[in-house]
Amino acid sequence: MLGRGLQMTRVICRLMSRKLSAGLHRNILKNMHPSIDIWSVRSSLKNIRSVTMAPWPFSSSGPRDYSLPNPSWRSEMQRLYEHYNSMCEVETEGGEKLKGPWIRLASYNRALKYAPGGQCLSKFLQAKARLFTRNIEEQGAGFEYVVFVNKQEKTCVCVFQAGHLLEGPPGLVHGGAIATIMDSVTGTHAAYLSGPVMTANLTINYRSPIPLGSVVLVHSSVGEIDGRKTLLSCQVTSSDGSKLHTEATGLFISVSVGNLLM
Ligand SMILES: CCCCCCCC/C=C\CCCCCCCC(=O)SCCNC(=O)CCNC(=O)[C@H](O)C(C)(C)COP(=O)(O)OP(=O)(O)OC[C@H]1O[C@@H](n2cnc3c(N)ncnc32)[C@H](O)[C@@H]1OP(=O)(O)O
Repeated sequence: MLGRGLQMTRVICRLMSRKLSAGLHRNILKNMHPSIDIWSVRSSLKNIRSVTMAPWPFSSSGPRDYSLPNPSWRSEMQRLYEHYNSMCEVETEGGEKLKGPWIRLASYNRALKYAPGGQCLSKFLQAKARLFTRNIEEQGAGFEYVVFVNKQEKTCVCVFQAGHLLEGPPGLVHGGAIATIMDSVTGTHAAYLSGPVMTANLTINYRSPIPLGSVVLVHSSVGEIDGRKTLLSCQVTSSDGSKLHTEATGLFISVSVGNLLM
């Protein structure tokens, strides 16, 4: 039994490092023997240092996309969403529709499963797990946000509405919730730029409190990309950009797919 498990492990590792399509990964998992030793799969995957993946390959179909508008969104959230969304597609004078400078990213939970290799990962990570910012089922109660990236300018912006469950000081957003959204936005931006990453360092300065229920912008931009290190800076501002709430720098280290399973 164990021998067959190890043999399967080797097959999976070989196929993943050859960057086979997601469809094939699905077939491998479907045919996997029930007695396969998950831990040996994990430790073998950890040793794959050379899996290369397109940084952010999205599918247009799949489970619920949590970054789309819902009735809990305030008019300011909806307005900013439409502002950036309108720049995801531009129309030429001849009426032809072309890709614009911005790209709206579907929510993580949806994206991971549809990334190359994600079919494999989803078996381990996604059965019950979900990015925790997307775990509050009641719309508007927690983190309502949508992330856009600008490929040319290597910037990223998130429109964020903080719900009542994120309260810290009375009527204000908890500092940990602010750290969470900054980590998620910069982490997403780093992953978009550099592939799978882990946060190594996040240094935050809280400059002015964020009123609970308000809509703010989270901006992320590239400081430096040096080998495995992606350094980003991040600011949370009021929706009109006039007030700085929080600023941070984040260091993200590129990791192999195996590290994500640890
Ligand atoms: C098939 C799948 C496709 C996936 C597609 C993805 C889609 C979705 C993507 C994204 C959405 C994400 C949205 C959420 C984001 C949230 C992210 C988090 O919250 S992550 C959890 C919190 N972070 C941890 O738990 C890390 C714990 N730490 C570690 O695991 C390690 O320390 C790690 C990986 C960070 C580095 O370990 P090492 O062994 O790999 O590398 P070493 O050799 O230590 O460091 C490499 C270089 O980085 C520097 N470095 C490392 N840590 C540093 C630090 N804290 N400060 C400064 N420099 C540091 C080192 O000095 C070294 O630099 P020199 O190459 O020598 O120049």
